Amino acid sequence: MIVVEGLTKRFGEKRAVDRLSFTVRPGVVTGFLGPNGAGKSTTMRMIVGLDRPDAGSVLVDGRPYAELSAPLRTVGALLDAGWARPRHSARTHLRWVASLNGISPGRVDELLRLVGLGEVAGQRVGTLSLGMRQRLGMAMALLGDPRILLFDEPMNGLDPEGIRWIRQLLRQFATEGRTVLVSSHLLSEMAITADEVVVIGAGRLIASGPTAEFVEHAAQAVVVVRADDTEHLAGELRRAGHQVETRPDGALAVTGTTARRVGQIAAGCGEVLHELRTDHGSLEEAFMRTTRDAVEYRAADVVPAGVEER
Ligand SMILES: Nc1ncnc2c1ncn2[C@@H]1O[C@H](COP(=O)(O)OP(=O)(O)OP(=O)(O)O)[C@@H](O)[C@H]1O
Repeated sequence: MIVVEGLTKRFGEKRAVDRLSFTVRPGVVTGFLGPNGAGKSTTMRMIVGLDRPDAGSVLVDGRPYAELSAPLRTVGALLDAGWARPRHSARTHLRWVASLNGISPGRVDELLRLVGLGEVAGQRVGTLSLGMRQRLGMAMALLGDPRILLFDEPMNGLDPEGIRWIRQLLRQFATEGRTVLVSSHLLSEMAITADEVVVIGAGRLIASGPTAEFVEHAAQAVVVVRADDTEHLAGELRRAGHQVETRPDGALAVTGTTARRVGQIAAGCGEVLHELRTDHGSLEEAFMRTTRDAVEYRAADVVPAGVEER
């Protein structure tokens, strides 16, 4: 269990993390989500004692990180892939960290196989691809067989097979009863991996709880409908006071109502329906709606080449 309470971190004038409180439970995968610069990495660094909070506290399994008697055996973290000493081989690097922490060399070989680096274990870390370094970082985090795992963007640089592998690994850790906190910008991936989410923006908590509840509350449900004469049905729906959009594929998207009501209106005007379903919205949509006001770095709207902005 990780308990974050009133956590605050300033860099100069800037509050990177601002009175943040949340709990990460064991036995589930918790997605840590937020736009660029929201404070996710800073929070994770404070959880493992790499940054000092200006206020507030973090407890891992009931204690501050600094008071853990065997930190590597309690918390494993993959925070960024640039830490390893580039001239050492993956195996030498892991053995070095293992020996400092009283962990057997046998565990290193076991982990190299688990993360799929058995073949390249003798290669210098500096020559490994980003994806391979992520796998090495994963092995580092797992060295002490910890009950609490933190992964900052673990899917970075991984190919589709690697992403699937991470997803299965995270699930396995949660099933084993470990506490798993994982940050990622891959929201479609998080939608299928994270049982719970902690969403932050501009250093502050926006939402926390089961992913499905977050999506249900924050994303807008849309009724999607197709009919023989879509234009006719659209007119009738608008006349009944509903907001209707025509999607590029010709279906109508109706907001602020239920499929039942849309079906009634269609029946009332004699329209034959080909499709009628409720689209409950996605994690991406829920994320966009809730973090809209907390986006620090926003890209300009894309203007197609040759079109001048007025
Ligand atoms: N060492 C530092 N010195 C000054 N400012 C920092 C430092 N580390 C982070 N920040 C600032 O704190 C804010 C939070 O950064 P952080 O890296 O924690 O965000 P993040 O949510 O992990 O972002 P991303 O998704 O882009 O990785 C940002 O505005 C960042 O510029």
